[in-house]
Amino acid sequence: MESDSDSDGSHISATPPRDSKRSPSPFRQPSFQPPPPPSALSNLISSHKSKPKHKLKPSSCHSKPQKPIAKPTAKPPSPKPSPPSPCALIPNLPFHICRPSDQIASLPTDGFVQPLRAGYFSRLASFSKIRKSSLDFEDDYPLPGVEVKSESADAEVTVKDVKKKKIQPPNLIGGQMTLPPVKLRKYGNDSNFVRLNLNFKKGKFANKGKRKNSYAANSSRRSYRYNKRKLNAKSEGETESIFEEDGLVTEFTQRNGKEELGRGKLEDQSTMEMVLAVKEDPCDENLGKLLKEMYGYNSFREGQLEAIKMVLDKKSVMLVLPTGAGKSLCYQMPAVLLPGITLVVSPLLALMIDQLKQLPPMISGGLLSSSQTSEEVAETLRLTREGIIKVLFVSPERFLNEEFLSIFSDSLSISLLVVDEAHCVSEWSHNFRPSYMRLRASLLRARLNVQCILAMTATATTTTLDAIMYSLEIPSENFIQKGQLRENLQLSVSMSGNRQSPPFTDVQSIIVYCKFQFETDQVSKYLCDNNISAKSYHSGYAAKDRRRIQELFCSNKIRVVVATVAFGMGLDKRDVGAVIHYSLPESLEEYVQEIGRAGRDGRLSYCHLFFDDITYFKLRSLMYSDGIDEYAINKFLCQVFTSENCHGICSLIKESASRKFDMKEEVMLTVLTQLELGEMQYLHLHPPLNVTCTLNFHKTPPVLLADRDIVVAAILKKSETKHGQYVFDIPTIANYIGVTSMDLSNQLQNLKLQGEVTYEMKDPAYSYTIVEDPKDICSLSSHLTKWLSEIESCKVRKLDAMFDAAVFAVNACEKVHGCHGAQHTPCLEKKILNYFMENDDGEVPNKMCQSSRFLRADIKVFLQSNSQAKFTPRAIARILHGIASPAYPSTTWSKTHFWGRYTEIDFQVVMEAAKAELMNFVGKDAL
Ligand SMILES: Nc1ncnc2c1ncn2[C@@H]1O[C@H](COP(=O)(O)OP(=O)(O)OP(=O)(O)O)[C@@H](O)[C@H]1O
Repeated sequence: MESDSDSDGSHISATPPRDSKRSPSPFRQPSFQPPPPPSALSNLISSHKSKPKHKLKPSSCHSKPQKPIAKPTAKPPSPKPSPPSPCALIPNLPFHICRPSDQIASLPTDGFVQPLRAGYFSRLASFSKIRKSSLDFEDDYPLPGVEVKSESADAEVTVKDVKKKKIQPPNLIGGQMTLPPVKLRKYGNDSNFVRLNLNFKKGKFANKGKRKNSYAANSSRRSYRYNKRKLNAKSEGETESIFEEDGLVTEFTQRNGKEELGRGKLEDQSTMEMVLAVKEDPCDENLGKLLKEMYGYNSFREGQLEAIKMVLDKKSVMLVLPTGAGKSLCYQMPAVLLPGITLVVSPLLALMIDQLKQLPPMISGGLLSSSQTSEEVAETLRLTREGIIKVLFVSPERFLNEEFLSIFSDSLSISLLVVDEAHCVSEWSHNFRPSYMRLRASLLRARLNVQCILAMTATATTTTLDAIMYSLEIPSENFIQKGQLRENLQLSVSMSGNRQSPPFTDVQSIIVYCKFQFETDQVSKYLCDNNISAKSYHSGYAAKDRRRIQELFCSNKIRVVVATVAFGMGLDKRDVGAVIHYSLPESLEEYVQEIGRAGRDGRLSYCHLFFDDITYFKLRSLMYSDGIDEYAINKFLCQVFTSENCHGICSLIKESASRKFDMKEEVMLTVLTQLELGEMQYLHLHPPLNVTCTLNFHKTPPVLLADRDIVVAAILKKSETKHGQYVFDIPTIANYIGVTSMDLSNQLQNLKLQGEVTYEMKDPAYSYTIVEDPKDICSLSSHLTKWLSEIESCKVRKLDAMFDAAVFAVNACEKVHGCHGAQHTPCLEKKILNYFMENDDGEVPNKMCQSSRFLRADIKVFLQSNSQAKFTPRAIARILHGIASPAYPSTTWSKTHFWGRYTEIDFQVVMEAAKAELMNFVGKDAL
């Protein structure tokens, strides 16, 4: 299948050879913008003169020791010379972030924060103006201005003004401009004894003292049962993080059962009384009192009270609130008031952990994850069954697990099912998760008797919302939406290399989002080399390392996290002052989610977006990496429905099937899930399993053992022997003796415990039973292909809409919307709101070239020089777009001269050209 790409005939191609670093296009226009060099960021994020308390590992950060944070002075420091850029493309970039005093002095007298929008930003003006007008506006942000007596005096006035006028200063760190901490209720005792022990550090909790994690602060008074096996295996110093790559250790307190829970609650008499009062009369006043009692907050935020009341009224709700607007509270409060458990479905383990940490002390919570050991899962299920866990976090995949589903009954009912990040339900969202299809209301009702669903998201278009509400059967009158953007975010955009951006102020905590993992490493190294404490973060790191980086960031031990999209969901660090997009996000939804990490404390925060054509083309190519041809789907379906093991449990080994059908594993799962949950149920998916078992007998001779054990008898009959080992596949044996794969695994485990056998499992596979054979595989293939291709087009349109918004901000908005310099808050906001309001099936302008006169000739040469390999038009288009696929891996194909050569031409156009050339090459009949 694969060819030796070293002899791909590059030397006779129609276009000149590529530059080793960048693929020049025969039609590349001079206006194309390259991605920003890391130097853009060091200009943006000027070095603090601070020494990070935490010593960074030299491997990922080469920063020199830094000096302590300098107190702001009225005098601006003299500008530092720009650090040398490792990439000479653009010597300097847009703006720099300086300390507040620098900002004050470096701001142009008209202030770069111009009146940007009615209400909020429109009232922003220079500090002097605010002072002259005696802070007329209740909700103004004071903007440091030019009338500065001394730094501390100025800061003092600001804080006083803030206190007096209940206004919040911009998100500036380095001066004394932080708000006084919110006074929070202290909990004398902790009834919430079912706890996840997070960040356990030599008997103390890292976040001790923080209200949010007050259970952790109280933890030293509690008795914890630790996972002895894990802790014993570690030295003391190694126990600081209990998050393991392959096993999250869930720690619960040792108090036993309901008796204790009751006692805990009764000790907090006033809370109990308040809960009873709300149960009796859930009026606004009572709910407000409970809010104060539970959280210390004086009032509900927009949308919260409405949502809580509906939920208490057993009405399913679709809740759309901006990031950081307080959606979690809308299920937390009902959880203490409703009789049964609150089940929260979350897409990511990291998100679950963060949400669990954020539960108020009076709510006992737990989570189930595939990375837990079976003992941990059993313990959590026990605590749930006993009613000790009140809020349980699970992933949507958990709904495949029969054991989990079976714990819910009349005596253990689910009062509320929360679908967090509900956009994942819809294939038209930016983040479709096939397993979320399992959350269809009819299924939830039938299997779990769920009566009330709360679906929450911050980012969904009208089309996506319709799909969610349809799927979860949420009536249109139960739709609550309060904006999709917070008002304290100042948005700016510049093309990479454009130096017109305004100066940024000095911001302590910054997230830089990159698209690719290697970029995060490059950028963070560059920042470290320039004395800016930074760490990269991406899914390539082990879970415990990722958790550690997040902790360092949250405790301000590092200033910048340079991350891929993997970072930030559920992150509730309130004082992130800036989010910088080093490269273009894939959709406006992703952009809004990511900028939503900034300014969660309500203070003015900055979001700058760099964009460039090359990244856009690259991302656009990647949008086509999941696509699949009808004939490949057809072949796949044939295998699914006509495999040898079709009567009973069937399995499909992920890796080999992926290569065989040139389909990514996620795409196979999407198709299988659709076959289960689509209009017609063709199959029933089981949890994935390792399908191939290699077994050794140790004690009793196998033949004797077979006499008293039917599993062993079946193994002897149905397995191959290789070097004295018995190799078999689990479904074959399970089907043969008529048990489930799970039963068989348990039986093998028993034999192992008795010392009779040892075994190894390999080959992860999808596992399913067939419910109904499709009558017409061809029409089913055609239907599925159309569905997948619509999903693909939707993703492409989303990227185009993101790019279009950025281009518009830079090129067209100035006169129309009055944006200023690189500040684009009003026009971007308008673009975003329109995007979320409209159906996302319209045409979106794009920057793709229509074709190239070299294209057909190049494909011809490519085919001639790889005549020994088999191609489909899609496979050729992928190679020309530089996209790897299971059957055409980049390790082999990126060596070809044609790899990624035509990213600027629409993928479909390249595919059509490839089809035409293939027909010429192999003859029409062969296609
Ligand atoms: N009524 C309120 N008054 C003051 N602060 C609140 C209120 N409600 C919630 N908060 C705080 O707002 C912060 C953000 O809340 P939360 O994490 O629930 O946001 P979210 O909407 O789920 O955000 P995201 O979508 O980004 O996850 C939390 O620190 C929370 O304690």
